[in-house]
Amino acid sequence: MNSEFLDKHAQRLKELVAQRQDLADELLEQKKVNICRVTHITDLFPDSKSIESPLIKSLEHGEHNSFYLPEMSFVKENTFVLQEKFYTDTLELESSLKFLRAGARKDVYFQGDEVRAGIVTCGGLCPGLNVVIRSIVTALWNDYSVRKIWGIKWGFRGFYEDFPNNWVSLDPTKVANIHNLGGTILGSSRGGFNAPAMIEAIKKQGINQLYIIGGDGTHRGILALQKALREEGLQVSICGIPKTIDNDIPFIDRSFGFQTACEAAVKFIDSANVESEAAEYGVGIVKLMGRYCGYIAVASCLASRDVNICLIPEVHFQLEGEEGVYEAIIERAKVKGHCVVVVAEGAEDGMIPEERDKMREKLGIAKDQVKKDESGNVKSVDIGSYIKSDVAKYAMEKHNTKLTVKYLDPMYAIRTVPANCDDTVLCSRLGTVAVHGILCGFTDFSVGLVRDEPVMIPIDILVEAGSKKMKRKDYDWQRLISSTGQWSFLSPENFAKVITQEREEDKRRKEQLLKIKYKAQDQKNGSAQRRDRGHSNENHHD
Ligand SMILES: Nc1ncnc2c1ncn2[C@@H]1O[C@H](COP(=O)(O)OP(=O)(O)O)[C@@H](O)[C@H]1O
Ligand SMILES: O=P(O)(O)OC[C@H]1O[C@](O)(COP(=O)(O)O)[C@@H](O)[C@@H]1O
Ligand SMILES: [Mg+2]
Repeated sequence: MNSEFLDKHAQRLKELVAQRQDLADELLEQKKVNICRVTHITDLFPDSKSIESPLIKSLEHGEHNSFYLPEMSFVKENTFVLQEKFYTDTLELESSLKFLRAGARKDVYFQGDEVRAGIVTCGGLCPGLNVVIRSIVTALWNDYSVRKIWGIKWGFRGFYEDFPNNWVSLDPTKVANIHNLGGTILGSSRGGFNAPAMIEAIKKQGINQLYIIGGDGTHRGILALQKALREEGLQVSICGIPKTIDNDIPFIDRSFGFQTACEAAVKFIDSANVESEAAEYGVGIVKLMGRYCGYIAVASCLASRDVNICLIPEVHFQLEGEEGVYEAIIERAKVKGHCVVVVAEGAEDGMIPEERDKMREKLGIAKDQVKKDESGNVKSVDIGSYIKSDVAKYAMEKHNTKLTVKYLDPMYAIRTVPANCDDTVLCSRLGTVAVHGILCGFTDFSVGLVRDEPVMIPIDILVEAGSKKMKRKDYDWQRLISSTGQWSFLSPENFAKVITQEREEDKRRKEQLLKIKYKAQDQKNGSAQRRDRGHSNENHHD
């Protein structure tokens, strides 16, 4: 290539960059940018004073050699990450939510010796919980010289039950080897949320920073606790670290532990495949977690490539009849000799109403009976074991065919394993940016990766958005049906009915998200975010 061409090209690139900058400045100026503003300690307590980050000091004085933080590693002020991956015009750019980039800042709002930090894990288990705990402890201790760190045992109830025995002191030596363990060294629980009792314990322990690791339920709890703390005027900064193997947390790329859980699930699908291949008219059915959504089921099927039928709560299906799942199982078993089925735990929600009622009647469960756990989550009917016996009966009655059906319910086995490499890296990143966010004065936010960048998402926005659900038109579902070759499992009449229902649900969710966008737009334009004074946004420390 000649140099004239390169010069021209470079010039054009410069112009484009300048145009983009002008556009961004203009949008910021017009406050049209749907910025998800994160509350700052100075919004709540205007007299709060900042100090220089100890990460700068350690660099300048060479005091600490366990980390090295060059100038450009701090996050530049007003750096946002777009939620939408693509946009075609400025309107789309405007309407995309923008999340504040997470990471170390130069201004810090806590002296290490003033900090009293609490860490708690809530809800169901998830691979990587111990890695998150470990990285919060090490970031607090090593980066910010925090020495008072408590782990609160058994979830929300541990704040106040058997007080103060459930508060255990943590330091780097205590967490040094926990990253290789499944579960959580702090234990977890459902239910037990009691804001007044928790606040009493927080006051007694003098806690001013809380790191709460949990899923959708936990985040609703964090929001309630946050409101109660603000009403009392207590200066306690709170951060959530989203956890769930179900991967239904909105906005973020994926929740930690999800990938590990799918990896574990694939091993059970392999077993089902082997069992089904080794029997005449063999059928292997695997039930995977996901009481409200099918992300684990779909991702595991996509990774396995051996699955022929996948059933999830969000995409409707019928079991019986010419177009139904049972005919597909029998046809496949007859033509190819075997069939592998993956069914998400909550797939009852995807059944057409008549078949759902029929199943409940057969299982002796009342039509409207809903069992709930201590947190208020629905306990699913065991649809996997129902299909196991029902399909065998159906095949015999309708086709005089004897299927050999093997049913695997790995349930807890997929979430109790230690985090894999990717999840371990993700967990340590999330734990570290949570600490940077809180130490740099932000509060009432949760951390996650958006477009592979760590961001801070306001808790209220996360809670209002509700849980993420898969849609028929989603890329992953489309990939799944092309990989399994499954058809819609609906008669034309049922298809017409459920499509309307699914579209209405889609519309409702879009409206909900639109409300959030307006809410973000209504917020004042990022005054707290302007307090950051990092200089460059490259290679920031997380
Ligand atoms: N609306 C709510 N308000 C306060 N606390 C809640 C709320 N919903 C759930 N919680 C609490 O959050 C914790 C975890 O919730 P749960 O649904 O079990 O798990 P997850 O956070 O993983 O979804 C439980 O202790 C539960 O009582
Ligand atoms: O039996 P438990 O402990 O209540 O957990 C079962 C549930 O946990 C989940 O993994 C989700 O739990 P979380 O929301 O706590 O992550 C569901 O998919 C599953 O139904
Ligand atoms: Mg949950």
